[in-house]
Amino acid sequence: MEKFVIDGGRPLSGTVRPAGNKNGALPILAASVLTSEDVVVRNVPRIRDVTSMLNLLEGIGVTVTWLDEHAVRLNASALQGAQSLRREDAERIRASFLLAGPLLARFGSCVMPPPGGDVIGRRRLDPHLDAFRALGATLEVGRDIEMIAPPGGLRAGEVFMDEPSVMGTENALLAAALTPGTTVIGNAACEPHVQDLARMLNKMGARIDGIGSNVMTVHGDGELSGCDHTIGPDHIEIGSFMALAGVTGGEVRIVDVEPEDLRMIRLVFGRLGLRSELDGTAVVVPGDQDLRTARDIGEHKMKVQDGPWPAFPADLTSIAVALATQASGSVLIHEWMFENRLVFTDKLVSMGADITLCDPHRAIVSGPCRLRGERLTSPDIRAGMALLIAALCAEGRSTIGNIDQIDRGYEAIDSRLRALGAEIERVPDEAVVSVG
Ligand SMILES: CC(=O)N[C@H]1[C@@H](OP(=O)(O)OP(=O)(O)OC[C@H]2O[C@@H](n3ccc(=O)[nH]c3=O)[C@H](O)[C@@H]2O)O[C@H](CO)[C@@H](O)[C@@H]1O
Ligand SMILES: C=C(OP(=O)(O)O)C(=O)O
Repeated sequence: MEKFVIDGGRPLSGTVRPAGNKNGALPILAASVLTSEDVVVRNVPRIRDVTSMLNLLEGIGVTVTWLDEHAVRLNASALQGAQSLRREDAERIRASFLLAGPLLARFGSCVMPPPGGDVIGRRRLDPHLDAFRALGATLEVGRDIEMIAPPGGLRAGEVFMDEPSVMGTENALLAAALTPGTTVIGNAACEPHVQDLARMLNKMGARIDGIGSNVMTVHGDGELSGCDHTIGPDHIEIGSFMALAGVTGGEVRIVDVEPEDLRMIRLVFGRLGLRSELDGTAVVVPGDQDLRTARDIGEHKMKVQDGPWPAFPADLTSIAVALATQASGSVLIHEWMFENRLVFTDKLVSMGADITLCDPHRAIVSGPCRLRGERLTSPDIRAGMALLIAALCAEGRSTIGNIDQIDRGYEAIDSRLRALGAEIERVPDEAVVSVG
């Protein structure tokens, strides 16, 4: 086990390039199971969740070859018949369940152990299972979930999600792409990573219309080919770097972004007083910001509320809380998707933040507050990043334990932050070091 030791209070400045999207990489790697040809994936983030997904793929017989630091070739030609995943691998990540769609479509059956992932509240699988049923599968739900396609394979049809589930939509796309005929997915999620997966499936020979909307029509093909695909930049990581720049007061230039993916993030952060400018495919956060939360018309308190795309992403609500602690004024943060995501705010309070947790979904953050260094542990990936942001703007030394959670989704975050001027070291837990 390792921890971060951080000496805060220094402005971060410089240029940083975002990694490939974590939540895009996982379904894109899973899509390799749909074909016996080579699939090359580029801009793969070197994060723990990707390692877990690759272990799962190797566990069922996919050959994985690294071509360079961020490019991997996958070949699933050796896979045969019904597949079961190794339980300990599946329980490591939520995205293990993304293998259900490809395995069911290609082999006609699979046995899926319950997936893992962040413990941020109840996480339903119902939309995934409803989609498989709509394509003709029968399911046996016990400790594991056993799925069987009808004789002759899945049947194209109409899938209507009871909520726009991100991974549910991805599983439906993955299954429908290898199912001959036309499948319409209604009330679909359309996050940038869902769009990226759909574009990759088009390269493999499916024809998906409606990418970026909440109705996608999939013209599936019984045989898909290999492809070469580059994962898009991680807008959640970009938002995290933007907040980091804002609270520490330095100028940070984030290059190779997809400006369209940042519209809502820039709008909401802008209402928290964080100015940013687009310069081609770079987003620049100028130094020395005067962070001030806006008021709604009528002098009402501003609210930040997450939602399915293109609303503000749920995965940035913890980061928005950290940013708001440094803005003058007060804001209501409403994270309505997950019950436990805001529970970590007590750790920010212990650092000196003024946060009232109204209920598990809503927190009122008032600022600006001087934060002080504290001993912290990271309960989940985004809370971990929020604590890191707070520690980097706090006075004095902080330690953050359980950093495996941060490593799940942020590639080499300590060395990239050091390159921006942060005083941060990764040390074995319980070691005492001198930083800076
Ligand atoms: C590997 C991966 O891609 N994980 C992401 C994915 O998880 P995941 O695909 O598991 O999340 P879902 O979109 O299925 O749902 C998230 C939660 O919100 C609830 N919900 C969702 C939509 C809705 O309209 N109503 C509603 O109540 C669901 O019941 C669930 O509890 O999407 C989440 C929501 O963007 C992100 O936080 C996760 O980082
Ligand atoms: C909740 C997240 O991840 P996962 O769905 O993989 O647990 C996240 O990326 O913030």
